[in-house]
Amino acid sequence: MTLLLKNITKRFGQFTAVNDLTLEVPENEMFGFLGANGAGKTTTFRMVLGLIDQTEGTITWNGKGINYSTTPEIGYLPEERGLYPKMKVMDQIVYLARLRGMKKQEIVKELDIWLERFNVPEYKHKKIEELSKGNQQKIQFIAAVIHKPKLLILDEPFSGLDPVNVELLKEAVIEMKENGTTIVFSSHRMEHVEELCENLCIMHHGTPVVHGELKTIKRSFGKKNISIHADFDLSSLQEVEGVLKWKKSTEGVRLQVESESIAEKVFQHVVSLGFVRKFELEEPSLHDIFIEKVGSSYE
Ligand SMILES: Nc1ncnc2c1ncn2[C@@H]1O[C@H](COP(=O)(O)OP(=O)(O)OP(=O)(O)O)[C@@H](O)[C@H]1O
Repeated sequence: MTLLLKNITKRFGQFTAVNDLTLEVPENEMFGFLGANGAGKTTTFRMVLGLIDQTEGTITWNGKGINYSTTPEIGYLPEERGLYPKMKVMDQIVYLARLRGMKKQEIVKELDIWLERFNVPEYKHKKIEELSKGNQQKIQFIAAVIHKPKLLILDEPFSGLDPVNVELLKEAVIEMKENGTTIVFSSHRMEHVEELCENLCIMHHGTPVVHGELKTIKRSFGKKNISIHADFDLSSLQEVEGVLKWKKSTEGVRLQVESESIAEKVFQHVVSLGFVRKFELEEPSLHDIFIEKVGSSYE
């Protein structure tokens, strides 16, 4: 049940939105798809779902082509949320889940479980337009997953949700993954991807610039961060060769250094200055990697 994208290119007239993208998302995987605004994420999702055609390349799920409307085992949370404002929550979900091949009785049973889980059972008979934006998003998420898809595509699933609801949604996707669903999601929030994904791809102007296992990507980035807590002036660390970034924190400083050997030099320098309450060498964050690869064009 692998999702395979092979040399995918999408052109809109003269403009290339996706350029020679090759990806493999193994079964039972949560895959992070990142990129600045306009990088080509939604366009790629639409091609994966067969909603638009690629200009070049092939996309297969389990060895076969995908067509969202005729492949019920796929779930999709689109970026532009598509609920009918005047429809009641239950009617909306019943309508959408029937298109995914479910029977009404089963839909209502599952809907009750989801509404309870998302702390909104009272919304079942309310009109969509009466719900807040975040709650509408939870309903749209339910519509994407109620039929227990085998492949789930989530375009910015966490945007617009408060921290409590982000956690509820995260728990739900983790559980689905554990139950065998392959999930691909896009996000601008690096910490979500860091927490949820083993593998990821960062797109930049339609081209994949980073692709692979999160652990390996971090290790091969080379640069490291150091967190130091001390009660004396640490500004002289800026002068140590190989220190790339220096930033004050509440209890000391945070540095980015070129390599682990530079970290040793920093350590020797700092202990010569006085007592250090904390000195910790950290892997770079995905945020650091993203900023370096995608640069100032990221908003
Ligand atoms: N139908 C279309 N016709 C012409 N250009 C398009 C079309 N759809 C998308 N594009 C262009 O393709 C590029 C990629 O858009 P896409 O929506 O895939 O980006 P994205 O990575 O999802 O961005 P965001 O993070 O803002 O949602 C953009 O420059 C966009 O303007």
